Amino acid sequence: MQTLTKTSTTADQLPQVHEQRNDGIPLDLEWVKAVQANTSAIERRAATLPGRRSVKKDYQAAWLCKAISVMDLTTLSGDDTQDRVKRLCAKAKQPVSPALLAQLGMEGLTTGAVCVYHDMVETAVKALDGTSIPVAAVSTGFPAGLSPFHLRIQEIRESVDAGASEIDIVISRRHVLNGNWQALYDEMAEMREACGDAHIKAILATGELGTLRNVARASLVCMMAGADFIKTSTGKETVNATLPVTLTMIRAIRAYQERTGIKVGYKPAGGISKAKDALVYLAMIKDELGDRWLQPDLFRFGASSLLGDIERQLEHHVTGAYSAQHRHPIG
Ligand SMILES: O=C[C@H](O)COP(=O)(O)O
Repeated sequence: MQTLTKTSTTADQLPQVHEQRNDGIPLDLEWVKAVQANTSAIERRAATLPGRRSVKKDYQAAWLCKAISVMDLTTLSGDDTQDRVKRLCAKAKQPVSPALLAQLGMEGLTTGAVCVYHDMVETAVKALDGTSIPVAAVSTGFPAGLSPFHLRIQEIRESVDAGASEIDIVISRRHVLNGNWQALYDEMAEMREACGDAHIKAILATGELGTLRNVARASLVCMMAGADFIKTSTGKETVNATLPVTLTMIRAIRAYQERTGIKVGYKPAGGISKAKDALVYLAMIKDELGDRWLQPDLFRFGASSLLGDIERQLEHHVTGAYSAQHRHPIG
């Protein structure tokens, strides 16, 4: 695996690039059925990744700032309130204390987006007014995605009308488990259409798909149907983002790009709460897909508690001391 050295995330150089959207391609069942996943090889490779030193110490702070810049700062709880969402948005605008950012030369750093339930979209949009931080909504009956289909489509439309510019949808796991790729493709294509100009992230809920081969095939079908991003998990499954799943999904992204020329984004989400894990993910993306995928239009972390740990590590980098966890209540 590569060692992370320099990264281009600096306050005045925050990336503004935007990839052309994935308009999708017709469902190619031959291709889907030909996709395999060598589970033991993938697991063996994934197991070697965390043990390696993925980032040189001198560059660690810069890479942690990069992780913040590609983070969908998330709250997805049944007890979410407008006040909690406003505090989350304040944190997205100022993820780390101004003094610390000044010392790191990272003034102006923000998170990549804020991610909330549909009901909280309006509050988040208002709270982020005047910034370029997008609001992502988990729509389509998140997290199970088992509400009537027309209501899931309606929820997407309402989230977009409320100001969400990114929609995280959940797929119907049963279509994957039944091998009904046509149904998955049709569902995904219809959801993308309902998004209009809003970008769509397809949550596969990989912990419920049974096999890595299913993960690879579902990734491909969602890309064929026009997903702008494929995302691992809702954060509510028993097993959420893992390194083997990540390898499987990013290799599907690479295969799709090689065959069609189209770049699709990747969002690992669920259970990523440690700065050192974030660095492993970034190194893996750099290794398998290259630097272009380290920009917020092609990579996001979905995380509700990762920011707190990154903040602590940055503080340690600057002051040599760790602050208490309770000093980082949100994120
Ligand atoms: O989409 C984001 C996930 O729900 C966040 O999961 P987490 O709370 O385990 O970080």
